[in-house]
Amino acid sequence: MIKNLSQIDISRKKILLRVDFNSPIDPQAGVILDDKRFREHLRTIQALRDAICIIVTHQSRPGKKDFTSLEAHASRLQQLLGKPVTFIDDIFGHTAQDAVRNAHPGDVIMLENVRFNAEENLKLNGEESAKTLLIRNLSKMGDIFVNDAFGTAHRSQPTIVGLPEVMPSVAGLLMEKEISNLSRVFEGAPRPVTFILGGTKVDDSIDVAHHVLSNGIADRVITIGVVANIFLAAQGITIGKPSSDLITQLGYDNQIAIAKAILDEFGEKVFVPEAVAIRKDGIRVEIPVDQIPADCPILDIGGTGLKSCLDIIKNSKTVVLNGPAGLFEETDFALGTYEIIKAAADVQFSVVGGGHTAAVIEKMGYDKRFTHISTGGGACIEFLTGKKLPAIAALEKSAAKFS
Ligand SMILES: Nc1ncnc2c1ncn2[C@@H]1O[C@H](COP(=O)(O)OP(=O)(O)O)[C@@H](O)[C@H]1O
Ligand SMILES: O=C(OP(=O)(O)O)[C@H](O)COP(=O)(O)O
Repeated sequence: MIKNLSQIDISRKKILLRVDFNSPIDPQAGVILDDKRFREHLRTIQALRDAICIIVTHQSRPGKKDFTSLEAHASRLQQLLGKPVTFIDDIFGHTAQDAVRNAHPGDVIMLENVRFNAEENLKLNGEESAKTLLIRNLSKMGDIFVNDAFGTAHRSQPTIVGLPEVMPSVAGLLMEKEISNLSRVFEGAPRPVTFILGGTKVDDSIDVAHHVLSNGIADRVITIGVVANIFLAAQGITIGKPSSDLITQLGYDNQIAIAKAILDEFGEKVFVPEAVAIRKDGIRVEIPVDQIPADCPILDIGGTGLKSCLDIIKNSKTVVLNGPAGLFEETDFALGTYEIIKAAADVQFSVVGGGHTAAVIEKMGYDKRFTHISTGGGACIEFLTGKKLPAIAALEKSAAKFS
């Protein structure tokens, strides 16, 4: 069992708070383009108002264009929180240590991008992480570790698994909410339960499909997006060269045989569209799947395929939606994604994962109509495959160790 904030006394303590503020940004202008993750972490930061709150977080990864300092993140947080947030351009050196030493309860400090420290980018287990300079120094700066970074919960990296190894640690309010809503999908969700798997992360989606069908968690799995193209290919349908090339380019050729095995085992429980929308002579054309031309890309679910898919969703009491139905960035191919979102929003218990899917829902103004929109992309989908996430395992171990 992991511990939560209500089980510890945080008053006047120094709290190391790991959040995931990794967000779409314009690195040149230093502008954060989407602050959903900031808004989702606010409750935890506010709950720490009687403590010294030392925020540890990251932006992007080494080598990427948006791997930047966190100055803009600190000012966005300050704006949303309505109180000062002190940005420290240091992680555990003298400047950071002095800032913490001079802080008072109620103060919020944000340390520099923790991935600027090379050790944070290593994949290490808890014991190995505990030996890093990063964890040995960072852990001395706080009394308690609070992990609220659900979006990074699938990474076995030092701040995620090393801090709980050496410090009494609890889950923050967002981490707790994510775990509780996503766990409900596995146990106690109203039936029928339908998983709608789309987008481009084919290997993860296929893992999820297998897990939820073989454990009786889902009654139906609907495939859309590139995931559907894999299942169409697995049915022996000619999906055309552009869509086959995309599968090869993404490195998913080997997934076709795995999809075939799932179809053989679970048959009708797996919904594969019977019609798609392709781009032909520059425009959207809807077509049955046995008539896909060799030179046109499949870019959305279409016609009768969409109708059958919406019928299944309307008859469900739980839906889990992860990944869009097509190239929604182009108006011509956004129909399937938009219609599926509208239908899913009316289902009694509705859970969404995936950054693109969440962003479309927010843009449509539908976010309040879903039960839970996860802040995790990779973390959410990995949770749904039934694996124990490293962050959760580390919090459990810490709870047992420091009880
Ligand atoms: N049939 C398709 N062909 C090409 N791209 C697609 C198709 N279906 C979906 N996509 C693309 O998938 C991307 C999102 O996939 P993914 O990253 O897996 O979603 P999420 O972030 O919601 O998990 C979008 O950019 C969308 O254009
Ligand atoms: O945004 C994140 O993951 P996501 O893009 O899968 O949601 C997390 O911050 C983890 O980042 P990473 O995939 O660079 O380890």
